[in-house]
Amino acid sequence: MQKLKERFSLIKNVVLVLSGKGGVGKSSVSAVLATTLVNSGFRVGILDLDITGPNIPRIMGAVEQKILQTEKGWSPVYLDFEKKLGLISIGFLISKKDAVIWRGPRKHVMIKQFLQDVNWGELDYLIIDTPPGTSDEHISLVEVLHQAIPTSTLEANLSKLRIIAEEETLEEKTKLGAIIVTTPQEVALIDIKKEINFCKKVNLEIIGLVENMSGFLCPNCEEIHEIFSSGGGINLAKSLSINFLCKIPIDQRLVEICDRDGVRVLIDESSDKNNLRKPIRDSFKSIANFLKEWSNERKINNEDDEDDEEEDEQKNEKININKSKKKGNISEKDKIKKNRKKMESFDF
Ligand SMILES: Nc1ncnc2c1ncn2[C@@H]1O[C@H](COP(=O)(O)OP(=O)(O)OP(=O)(O)O)[C@@H](O)[C@H]1O
Repeated sequence: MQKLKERFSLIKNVVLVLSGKGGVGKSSVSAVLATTLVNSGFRVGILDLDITGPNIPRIMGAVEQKILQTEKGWSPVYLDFEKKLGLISIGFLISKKDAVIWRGPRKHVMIKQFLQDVNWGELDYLIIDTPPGTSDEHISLVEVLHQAIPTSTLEANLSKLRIIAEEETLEEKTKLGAIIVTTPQEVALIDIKKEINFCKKVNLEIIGLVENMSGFLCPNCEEIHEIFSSGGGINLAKSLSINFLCKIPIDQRLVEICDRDGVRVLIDESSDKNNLRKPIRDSFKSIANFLKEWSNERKINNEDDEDDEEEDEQKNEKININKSKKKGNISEKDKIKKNRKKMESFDF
């Protein structure tokens, strides 16, 4: 557990990329978003946890690469000289046939190992590409992440109270949130609502919704043709009070980059294939800008910790923890067990 916490203390933001259904462009969005953040000067890691279909090595153009085992843990595959973009995929380690026959407990162990044993070093963003829907893998992932990153979970509240009780200063926290990728067709379906429900139930902040394959970008000009119904994503986001990050149109060049050239070309200034079209580039910049704002909110909140109002709150919390100590509160281990049972009992 200590090792897990140490790893994540070096990572500023952890972003899960989720989708209600397969094939909506979750991996493509994760990959291009990562390169957009790298081009803005950030250090980024992509963790591909899609056990049943780990596409990231192929999409990035890194299928032949191997993960190295070092004294400090698994070393990510780096796609640039400056090591600003690291990549770990379950696909580097297992064959597709093996992945499909894995049962729940084995997947849980593997997910925990991936979160604990990869030596990312310092990262601005860790982008986690997850399997479609809400499965056992998601529960395992969120559970381990909540242990690694004390945020707003029960355990987090406990550790926060403990820190205050011991009169230590609060450290800057790693931010944890999720981006949900959908398509105009999927918006009306129940899957995406299940995904949103999942996030709420497991205490995972929803950073926002991306509507992918929304309209068709003309190959000859930069006009976007609305070939399907559109606007569903914005309306859904509004009705559920979540942020709408952007629409990404269908674009032939994006398919070529994801399926043929490899997204790594987008961080290679010297490549003549580094030519994402402007409307697509703008969509990804919108997501990246939103992420930057979201990340900064944490810093403001932490600065706020020093405010008088927050001090009052801390005093109240101290009083509460003393009260609960007197009442003979159940142990932290029991709380974690209880929390896990709660997560497993959700009907997603
Ligand atoms: N905006 C887009 N325009 C054109 N093609 C796209 C777009 N987004 C994704 N695609 C294509 O759609 C296909 C599926 O994308 P991707 O593999 O990213 O989906 P996914 O949701 O991760 O799928 P899976 O459920 O298998 O993990 C790929 O061929 C990709 O190139």
